[in-house]
Order: sequence, then C-alpha cells, then structure tokens
Amino acid sequence: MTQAMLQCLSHSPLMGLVDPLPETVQAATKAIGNLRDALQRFDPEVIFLFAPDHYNGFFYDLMPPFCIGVVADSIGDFGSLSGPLDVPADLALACACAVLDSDIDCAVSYRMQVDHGFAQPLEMLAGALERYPVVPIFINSVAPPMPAFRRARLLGDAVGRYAATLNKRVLFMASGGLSHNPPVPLLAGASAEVAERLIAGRQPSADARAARQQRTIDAARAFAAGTSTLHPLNPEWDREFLATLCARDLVSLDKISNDAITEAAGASAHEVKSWVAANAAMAAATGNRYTVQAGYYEPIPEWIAGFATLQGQADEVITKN
Ligand SMILES: O=C(O)/C=C/c1cccc(O)c1O
Ligand SMILES: [Fe+2]
Repeated sequence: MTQAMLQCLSHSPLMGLVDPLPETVQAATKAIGNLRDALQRFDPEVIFLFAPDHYNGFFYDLMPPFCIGVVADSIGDFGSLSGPLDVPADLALACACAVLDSDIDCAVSYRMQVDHGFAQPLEMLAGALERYPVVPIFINSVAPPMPAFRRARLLGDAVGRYAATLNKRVLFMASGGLSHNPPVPLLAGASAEVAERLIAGRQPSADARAARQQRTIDAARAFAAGTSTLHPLNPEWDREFLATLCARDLVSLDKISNDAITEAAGASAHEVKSWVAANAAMAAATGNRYTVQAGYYEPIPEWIAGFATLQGQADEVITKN
C-alpha cells in the first residue's frame, strides 16, 4: 500500500543573511523543526519535490512550464547546499511518462540544475541533498508566460496518481514563498545586459553571482526598513490561500488568473503553484482521504516572504496512529 504525506515550506535565501527579530527566527525554526521531525518519523522512500527556479537552472533559451529531473545537481547559490541530488532515475522517468500520458506536457532533464528553491527544503527538512531519493519537479514561477493554477493542480494530480502505484512511503513536498516580490528581473523591459542574463545566464562568473546576491541582500534590508518600492507582502491573501488548501478546495483556485496573482501578491507569489501541485498530488494519491493543517505563518520582510509551513496526512496514517 502506498502511504502518503504532504509538507509545504516557504524558502528564502535571505535566511541567516538578513534576519528578523530573534523571536521570529525562533518561531520559524520551531515550525521547520516540527516538519523535520514528522519527516523523520515517516521515513519516506521517495520524495516528490515541487519547486521553482530563479534563473539559475532554467533560462529563456528554453523555458518549460514543467520539468522533471532524471539527473539533478544543486548549484549552491546564497550558501545553500551544492552537489548531486539522489534522483531515482528510472522512477523519475516513469513519473514523467505517466504525467505525459495524463495529457500534461512536461519536459525532462538529464542535467537539471536547481537552486535554493530545491536545496533549502532538502537541507532544512531532510538534512541533506542526498539523504532520501527525490524526484525534483520544476514549476516555472518567475518567467512569464507561466502555467496557471489549474495546470499546476493537474500536474500534481498526475504525479499523485503515479505515486499511488508505487507501494511506497511517498512524501509530496513543496517549496515556495507565499506573497512576495524579491528583485528577480523580468524579461519585459529588461536592459540588453539583463535580458542576456535571463536568456543565457548559466554559470555566471563568481563576481557576477556575488553581485546578484548582494543586490538581493540590499533589497531585503531596504524592504525591512520600509524604504523599498518592491510589492508589499499580502498577509490577507496568504491566509486565504492557506485556508483554501486546508479546506482541500484546490479547484476554487482555478479561477484566479496569473495577472491577478501578480497584482495581489507580487511577481514571485507564483511559487505557490508548487504548493498547489503538492496538495493535488496528495489528494490524488489518497483518493482525497487526507487532512491538512497550516502550521506557521508570518509575513517576514527581512526574508522578503510570506513565510509558512503546512502539513498533511493521509487518513489511513492518522487512523493507525
Ligand atoms: O534572488 C533570488 O534568486 C531569489 C531570492 C528570493 C528572496 C526571497 C524569497 C524567495 O522565494 C526568493 O527566491
Ligand atoms: Fe523563491
């Protein structure tokens, strides 16, 4: 029998670099610890990790809406872990085939590069990049045109139905901020130099990477000081989104357009599509017999993130406990 578990966590590469008050860090750390403890108890045999990229592994030379990594490496931006992920290649490829058979067009990569979006949850929850077998599933969340909520839900549904055939303990994990708008550039209106970076910016020089990271750190300091023009966090939007997931009413999100997401919650709020996909996977794998609890929520300007955790269990697991 397949046993399923769901964990969703915001990420921010600013954690540890631009921190809020110690009590805020402590509360977030405790919430992350709760997820980590639950993950260890569950001891997944495979993790399906839905996450975005931030122009570190995916560029406009060929930008897929979705991509499953058959082989994947973390680049180690902002001090996140670098190195290979333990991707079960046959299983990842079979998952991609099942997704395609479900009418969801999804790329595959045998050299997928991932950034803090994938590395942070693996480090914070699993303890290492290679601690557990992981199928990395990229959802384009920063580079328009992007998939809509509905497509993210259907991707998750297809992954969940595939996972249900495995007879394993599977963990559906999502990584992404809620409302937020860090200074990740847009191609529309970009200078020639920035456009080139977004189209073909793979393997930047050490200086270029350091400059990029410093720009984000400076932006976070200004945002926290209230002197920034970045789109504000939107706690009301975030809380409503979390309530929708807890009510397991994913279909109701379908009516929210990409423009409406950007306008209400910022250009990087599209990262919540990872959460939608993971929740849809959980619903499909359990035949909709699961419960979800939001764990922690706080709008944290220093991390430029509506920061949250959420966890879900299959009803069978709850009954056995
Ligand atoms: O500069 C980047 O690559 C992204 C930074 C960032 C900052 C805050 C929240 C996030 O989700 C990010 O990816
Ligand atoms: Fe992000």
